[in-house]
Amino acid sequence: MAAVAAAAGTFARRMARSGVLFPRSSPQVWPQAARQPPGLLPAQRRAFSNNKILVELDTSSGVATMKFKSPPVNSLSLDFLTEFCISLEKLENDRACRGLIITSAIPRVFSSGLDITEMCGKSTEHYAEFWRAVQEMWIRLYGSNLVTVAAINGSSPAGGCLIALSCDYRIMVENPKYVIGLNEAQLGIVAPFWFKDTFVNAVGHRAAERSLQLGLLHSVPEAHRMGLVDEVVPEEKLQEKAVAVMAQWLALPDHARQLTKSMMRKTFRTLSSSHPKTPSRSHFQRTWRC
Ligand SMILES: CC/C=C\C/C=C\C/C=C\CCC/C=C/C(=O)SCCNC(=O)CCNC(=O)[C@H](O)C(C)(C)COP(=O)(O)OP(=O)(O)OC[C@H]1O[C@@H](n2cnc3c(N)ncnc32)[C@H](O)[C@@H]1OP(=O)(O)O
Repeated sequence: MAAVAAAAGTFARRMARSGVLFPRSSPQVWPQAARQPPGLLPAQRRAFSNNKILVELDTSSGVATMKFKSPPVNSLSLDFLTEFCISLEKLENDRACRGLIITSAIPRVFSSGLDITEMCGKSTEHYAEFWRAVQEMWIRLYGSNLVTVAAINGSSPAGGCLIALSCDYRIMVENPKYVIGLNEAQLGIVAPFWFKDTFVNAVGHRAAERSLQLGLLHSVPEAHRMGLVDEVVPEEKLQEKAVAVMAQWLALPDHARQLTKSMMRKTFRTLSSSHPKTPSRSHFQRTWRC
């Protein structure tokens, strides 16, 4: 009981620190417009924003768009991760929302991965809190009941790639400067097993093994060839394509799709039930030499 209260206190402190703002007049449950036949209602949009993430929900289609807006590179800081989880939970609890498109409002970068400054020179408690937030982000997104589409409009190394991999479908902008992959080995660190499993689930064992051991960041055509991204489009077509893919996935009955997703994503249950050990301060110090 004490542990639950402590966890609730930690979450509340993180929320307060994150500066998350909810619209004052926002009802607990948004209208069920998503279940109306298309065309009967005019498009309705609702938005909520906080410091690092902007969310817009089109209640007529049931599709929300989450835009990362944390300059310079959308790194996954503790505040960012907290805002992400709160935003996702808010959408999941909203009966008007059935699908989520994740993209970036920062030019040329989808997300640069975990915020390296969170992993250096901090207290043991901070490392534990940060690592819990990383796991929570993945558990919530990988296990989400929503249809999730990553619209990847920039480079996406390491933790950024994990966010994309955790979605149901990945569309990336064709640009010779953009790269994506789990490059941890190049940084002298090891991608946690649930990063690895999520990667294997997308590209298969052999491609994942080679890519992980070499810590490769793949060009967009290479990522497409190996199945790391499902589709490649010009920048100006990204949103249109994401909406079209979403419509295809949302055409199915939710319960059948959700149960199928849950059946396919078994790793999710492994981590969420195994209470992994929080890395120690010395582990972080050894890893990052700080
Ligand atoms: C049970 C658990 C058990 C054990 C776990 C134990 C320990 C945990 C240990 C490890 C964790 C493993 C998993 C790790 C995952 C990660 O995500 S690690 C982060 C990896 N990220 C990267 O390697 C990306 C590095 N960045 C880039 O490649 C480029 O910045 C970019 C391609 C994203 C963008 O390029 P540019 O547009 O050219 O921008 P700049 O490079 O000039 O950068 C601008 C600015 O941003 C700062 N920055 C970049 N990335 C990060 C980051 N990840 N975190 C924080 N800050 C970042 C960069 O330093 C620049 O800052 P300034 O110099 O302008 O101050």
